[in-house]
Amino acid sequence: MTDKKNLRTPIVCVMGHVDHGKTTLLDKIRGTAIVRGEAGAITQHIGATEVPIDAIVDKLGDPRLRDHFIVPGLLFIDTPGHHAFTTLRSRGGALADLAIVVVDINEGFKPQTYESLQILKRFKTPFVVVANKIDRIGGWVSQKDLPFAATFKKQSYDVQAMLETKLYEVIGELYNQGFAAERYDRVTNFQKMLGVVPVSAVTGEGIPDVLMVLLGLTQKFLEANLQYSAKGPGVGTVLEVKEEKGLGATLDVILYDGTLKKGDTVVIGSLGEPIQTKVRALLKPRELSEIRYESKFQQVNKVTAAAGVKISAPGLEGALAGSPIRVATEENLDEIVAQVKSEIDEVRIDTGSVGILIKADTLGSLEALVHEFRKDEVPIRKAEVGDISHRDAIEASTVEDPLYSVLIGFNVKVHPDARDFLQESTVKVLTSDVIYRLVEDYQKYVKEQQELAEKKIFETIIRPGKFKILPGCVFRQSKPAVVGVRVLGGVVRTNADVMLENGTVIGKIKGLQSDGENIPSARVGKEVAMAIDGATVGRQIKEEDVLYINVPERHAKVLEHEIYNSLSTDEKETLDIFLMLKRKDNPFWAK
Ligand SMILES: Nc1nc2c(ncn2[C@@H]2O[C@H](COP(=O)(O)OP(=O)(O)OP(=O)(O)O)[C@@H](O)[C@H]2O)c(=O)[nH]1
Repeated sequence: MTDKKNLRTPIVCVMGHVDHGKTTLLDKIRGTAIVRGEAGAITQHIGATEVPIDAIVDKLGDPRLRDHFIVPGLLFIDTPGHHAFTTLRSRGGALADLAIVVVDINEGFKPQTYESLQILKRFKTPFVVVANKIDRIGGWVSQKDLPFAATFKKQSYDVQAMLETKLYEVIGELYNQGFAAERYDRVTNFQKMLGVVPVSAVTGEGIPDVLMVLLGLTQKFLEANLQYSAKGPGVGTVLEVKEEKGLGATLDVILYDGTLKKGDTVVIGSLGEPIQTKVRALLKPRELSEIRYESKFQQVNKVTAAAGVKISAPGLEGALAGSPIRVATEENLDEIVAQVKSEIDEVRIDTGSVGILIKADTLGSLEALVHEFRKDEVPIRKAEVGDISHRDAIEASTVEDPLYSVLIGFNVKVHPDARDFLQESTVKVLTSDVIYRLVEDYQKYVKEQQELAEKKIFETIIRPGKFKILPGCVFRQSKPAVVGVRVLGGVVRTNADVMLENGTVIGKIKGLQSDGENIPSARVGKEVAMAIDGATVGRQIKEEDVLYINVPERHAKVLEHEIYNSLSTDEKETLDIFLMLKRKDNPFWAK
């Protein structure tokens, strides 16, 4: 059996769609534990809440469970959302050991539900699905803060049936997303199946069950991840860089390994060289009973993982949210600095070659974005943390290819001078706070560009002949009709089919004459006599009609080539874009 002392508290993130109840759930988890009194006293961290195992066991109502669980409790990250999840990265993965995905059982899956699932799948993070707001099911009789099983039995048969129906809709959606899932109390093996817990975050029903499933997942999946060394050097992730009155820039940090002490030398990621500084103060939130103090923080001398703490130290401006923080000694300082730098460089991109520009608010979200665009084989010129600056705008505008003259911004602002510049430019700017929406928007943009180019090409190049029957120039009515025409676009040639604008073929060009001479073809601008077989003036065609030449697919290629050489620079450019879009290795073409 594992020595419990060597397992740290697992870190849990709450994810899900807007308004599905993430904040309410977190509040309830906190509130539930506070009410418990001594055994269940929660510890408030910076950016996180720790619920001790005793509080959870007490809620579950069976004290024998206490010896069964191997971790000291659960540490919930206070900021809900997948954004918090991706921000909190540790080297090579997500910092959160576990996650909760909240779904409003009445609304079902929404964009951010899908997004959360994709992120968790990618990071292979164990999670539980909360089917929230069961109290909204018509006729539901609420029982405060009870395990789900206890309240479920008290409902009428109709209500039970309705809940089952809705629950299995959620489970069905999970299957569609590639997750085998089942109501949590029917799951026999959490390694093979995802548990779905019906919950009301408002009344608290089902919350003990959620906590129990999380603890169960810990036992199944995380024993190795949670081994840590209490005496080792502190390793953590910057949750937020915050200005505090009287302290200047401070860092909210989640420590996931080792110990961090006042006076320690720490190395932190920034856009430039890593910051090296000495911890001036470690701050935790004050207990509620101590609000008489002026500051909302109290100082501590050290913290041990897992914990959330605020660090005050000189020179923290420019630290990056989502970047690593590591304790260094005099001996290993250089090594640690190099390590931190390489962690940042792993995510940042600056190739200077053709590709899109990506800006994101944290290192974690940047990493997620880069991953998504790379999956689609979209070339990236630059990927960086920070708002969209004037320099970014200029850089994007230097990319000639419209497909890549694109600025992607995740959770960032556009500086006013950049905005002015962008308004005048052809750079496409896509901003959002949903990663997958940015990828989708970009795909949509690429498609639009392709269609635009294709349309242009079709109109100006591929559809080679467009001509108008000149007034007073009908020389013969039919068999064949002979008319004088002006070529309005491209080329007309003998033996080509003549069609109306809607594509209906009405005849064939039998011959062309210019100054009494037979000619094989005539280019734009020319006025020639044309014999059309199959059409009769007064029936299918009349004076002033604009007609087109139909190009059979097999001729188009030859024609493209032939025409290319006689094109103006503008036309050539359009065609180049078209051909580039059509390239086989263009990942979007096949879609
Ligand atoms: N009836 C009922 N309402 C709930 C429940 N959970 C949340 N709500 C309500 O749903 C609304 C949204 O809840 P939040 O907790 O703010 O949702 P959220 O997911 O944190 O939303 P964002 O932070 O905006 O993403 C609030 O009005 C809550 O009171 C529940 O279990 N039952």
